[in-house]
Amino acid sequence: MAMLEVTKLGISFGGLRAVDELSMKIEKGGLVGLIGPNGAGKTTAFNMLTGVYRPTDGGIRLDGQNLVGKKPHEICKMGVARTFQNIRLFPKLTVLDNVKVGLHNQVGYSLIESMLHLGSYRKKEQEMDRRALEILKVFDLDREAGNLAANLPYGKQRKLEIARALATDPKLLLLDEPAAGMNPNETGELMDTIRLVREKYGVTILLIEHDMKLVQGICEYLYVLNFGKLLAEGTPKEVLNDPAVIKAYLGD
Ligand SMILES: Nc1ncnc2c1ncn2[C@@H]1O[C@H](COP(=O)(O)OP(=O)(O)OP(=O)(O)O)[C@@H](O)[C@H]1O
Repeated sequence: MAMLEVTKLGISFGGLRAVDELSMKIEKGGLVGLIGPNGAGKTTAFNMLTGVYRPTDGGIRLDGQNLVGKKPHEICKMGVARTFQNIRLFPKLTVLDNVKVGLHNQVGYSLIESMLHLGSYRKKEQEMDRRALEILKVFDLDREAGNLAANLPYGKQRKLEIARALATDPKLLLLDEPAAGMNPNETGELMDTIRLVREKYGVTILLIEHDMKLVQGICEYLYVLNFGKLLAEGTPKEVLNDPAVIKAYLGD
């Protein structure tokens, strides 16, 4: 059974069919790309996978469990985490606290414990600090732990977003244009980090990306959307040499 199974997924906004009959299968530990021209429906697909939009039709299963109709926080608890096209960190929190926000999904404590600063609260706080630092290390951000997120350079903010998503301990990590706005050096580093994250945490990754160097460099399999429909799928080599895909990107 595939880790993620999307079957004939579709959504309409009024008269616009933003995604239509999208089917995808991703095996556990896979690193897969969702690509396509602007407005093809990629982010809308992510919004359906995370419960932000309810599909008009079709199915989504994670490890056999139905996700359609579930709320975003329920889907997060079931093991799906995401990052966004535009950075959405807590700029006035430290780098460490941004990751701890993600950890609260698992290691939370009760209001009473935190108000009374009970021993159990302090223990859990220490445990969260330790785990947050461990994650930051993977992203080479541990030395920035005490800095405000807002003061990090752009490339590091993007990495921190992935670190925060990872802190929720996902089975499936959805990355929406992780390399957007990065220079080639930062993109190269990001590629290494994404590979490392997959290896170290065994997480399954689906990413939207326009940077073909990144897509070719790290994805094993690609799905191509065009006008909401699946135009092609296959290995990066197959897909990026497909005349229909080239035409969709370059136009007639
Ligand atoms: N809430 C909404 N209401 C109406 N139309 C929407 C809504 N969300 C998305 N759309 C439309 O759905 C289509 C697909 O948009 P989407 O953002 O998913 O594309 P995309 O492939 O992620 O594009 P890009 O690569 O530019 O980010 C677009 O025509 C968009 O205007």
